[in-house]
Amino acid sequence: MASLTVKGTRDLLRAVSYRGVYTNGVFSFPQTQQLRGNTARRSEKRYFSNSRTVNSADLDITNNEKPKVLVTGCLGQLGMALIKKMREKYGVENVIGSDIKVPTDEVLSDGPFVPLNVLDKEAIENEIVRNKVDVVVHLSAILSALGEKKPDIALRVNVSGFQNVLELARKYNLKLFCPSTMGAFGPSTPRVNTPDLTVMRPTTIYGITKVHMELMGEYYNEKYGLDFRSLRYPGIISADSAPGGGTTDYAVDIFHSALKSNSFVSFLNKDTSLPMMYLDDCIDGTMQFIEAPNKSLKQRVYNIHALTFSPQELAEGIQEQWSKDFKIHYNPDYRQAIADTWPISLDDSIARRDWKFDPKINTVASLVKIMFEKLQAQRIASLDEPHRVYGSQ
Ligand SMILES: NC(=O)C1=CN([C@@H]2O[C@H](COP(=O)(O)OP(=O)(O)OC[C@H]3O[C@@H](n4cnc5c(N)ncnc54)[C@H](O)[C@@H]3O)[C@@H](O)[C@H]2O)C=CC1
Ligand SMILES: CC(=O)[C@H](N)C(=O)O
Repeated sequence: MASLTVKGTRDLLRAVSYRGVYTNGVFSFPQTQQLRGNTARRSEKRYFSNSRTVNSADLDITNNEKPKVLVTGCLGQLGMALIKKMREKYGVENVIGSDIKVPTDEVLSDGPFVPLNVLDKEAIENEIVRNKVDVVVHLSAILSALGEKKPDIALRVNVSGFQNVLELARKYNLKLFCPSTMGAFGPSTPRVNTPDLTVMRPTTIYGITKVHMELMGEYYNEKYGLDFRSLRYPGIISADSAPGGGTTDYAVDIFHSALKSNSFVSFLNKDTSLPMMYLDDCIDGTMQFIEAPNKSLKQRVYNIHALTFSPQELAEGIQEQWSKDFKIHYNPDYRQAIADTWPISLDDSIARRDWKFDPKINTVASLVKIMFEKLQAQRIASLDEPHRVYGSQ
């Protein structure tokens, strides 16, 4: 391996073309520099001859020392928290973050990062082979609101990007986790206490791509024995990372707005009740699920749920704990039509039974309390900070 000390974004971009791994200020890359075409195929052989035999179905993460994990879309709302938690548990060097976005210097100094566009299958394959990856956590996606604005990109990233990862997980017999969403349900689904198995006819491009993802994962599990796992998340509320283009984003934005101006304009109507979850519960549940022994799982896709509230109920919680003068106004936009097709609550009793899912933040009061504690401690930067990308998609 050769190495290059990376001092700033220019160096990083130069290093990107070498497809190396960045860690602790040094970008390491193979002498051959470009593992494309035939070289990738040779690497595939090396993967099997030099490394331990990996069989995703037998990979017991709980007892297995340290799995090698590749996380796509790691710079998003969930990825930032998930790689932190995984690195604490599996070791910094064993969790490789990747994204199409350019990371901050702080992210780069936290652990290995490789720039990856999930539409570039060869590049993903090279990283899997070179890093001897055991588990892929595929978070790259275009969420519901952005998806309705850019359906062509949502289709490419959520369908073609997922297909690339799925096919590589099959080829190298990896464990694959990819989140689904309550947005995989649609207007003809029973909306209260929506069960795991029910009508799934979503009317957003995001929902359609997620149903595709779930069914393809189940198909690969059935046909090839791939250890595919997925959770249908509700809206995720976080203090330390910003959401990226979803319909539930209001429930994060409202806290920042309360701190800044003691008021908020909601893009959803006051009585639009949706399932939600605090980020830490989502991350803990996800780790628990990824680590659960195969024999405990009765299905590959599970609902998870923590609490339901409407914008009005959340605003009342903020008035009670933050400021009785907090003002909320309602100015619903195109996202209202998306929210109107989604469930009000999810039945996650099977997740609780099979792998003991047990979220801790279950009330608006406890959510509001923890959000303000965190936000005040962290003085989180603006939600609107623009991100640069490495290429087009
Ligand atoms: N945050 C939430 O409330 C929920 C999230 N989910 C799912 O969880 C997963 C992660 O979601 P978030 O972190 O919230 O999303 P996000 O939008 O915050 O992050 C997605 C990441 O994917 C990256 N990305 C986009 N196009 C890419 C490409 N071509 N190649 C590589 N990376 C690309 C983005 O740069 C971004 O960092 C997604 O699959 C999403 O559908 C599901 C339900 C709720
Ligand atoms: C529920 C989700 O999948 C996401 N937060 C979105 O609003 O798109």
